[in-house]
Amino acid sequence: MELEVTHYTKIIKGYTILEDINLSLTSGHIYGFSGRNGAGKSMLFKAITGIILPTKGDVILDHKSIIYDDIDLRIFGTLIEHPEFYDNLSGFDNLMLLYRINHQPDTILIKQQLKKFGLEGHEYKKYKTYSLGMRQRLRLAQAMMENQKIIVLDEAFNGIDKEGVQDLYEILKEEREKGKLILISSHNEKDLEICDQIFYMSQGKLIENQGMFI
Ligand SMILES: Nc1ncnc2c1ncn2[C@@H]1O[C@H](COP(=O)(O)OP(=O)(O)OP(=O)(O)O)[C@@H](O)[C@H]1O
Repeated sequence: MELEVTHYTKIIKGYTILEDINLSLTSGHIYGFSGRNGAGKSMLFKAITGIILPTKGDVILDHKSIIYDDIDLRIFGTLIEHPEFYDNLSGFDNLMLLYRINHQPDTILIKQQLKKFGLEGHEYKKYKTYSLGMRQRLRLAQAMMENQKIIVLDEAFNGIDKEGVQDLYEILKEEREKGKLILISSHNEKDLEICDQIFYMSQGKLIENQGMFI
């Protein structure tokens, strides 16, 4: 798949939040986006996944506009900002509830997903008892549980411990092998060492494009 962002500009109340962004991304790669707080990373991810609409420009997926053409946006597995879960339900029940929106219930898959993201032994504990890192692991598990072709993870590593970061790298490498198109952001460049290409954002602009494909 090819995902192209063309001259994407977003102006909110007179402020230019994204300025003339141009990107060309292909499946089978991991792309990293770095930049300081407020640089526009979350907004760019919202733009790419069709959550916000442009003031100008477009997002094209395999020659079709995700804004103006009829595209099923469930192609994106997303973790953007802090999607929340039901406090009084377990991690397992929260995932199952969301999974059932589009699929037949699949207990084995949900259990496997929780294990993959390091939540084995905590599946049936209420979400409100989860630590910060466990909450983030559940968000990541949810973002990737439907085998989506494009994975978009904003501040993917928030609250995750060292081992968790390594586990997440392995999961993302596997997804890349499967031909997924993966976008991750972090304000910490070190987190992005796994990426094939890193983009830097500043004040709504893509200011630098460093790193080569491996
Ligand atoms: N709903 C909104 N209305 C107006 N401005 C907004 C809105 N949401 C975000 N912004 C502004 O857009 C800019 C980019 O915000 P964004 O959340 O994309 O930054 P970020 O790079 O993800 O930062 P962080 O690392 O802190 O999450 C900021 O200046 C922010 O104040």
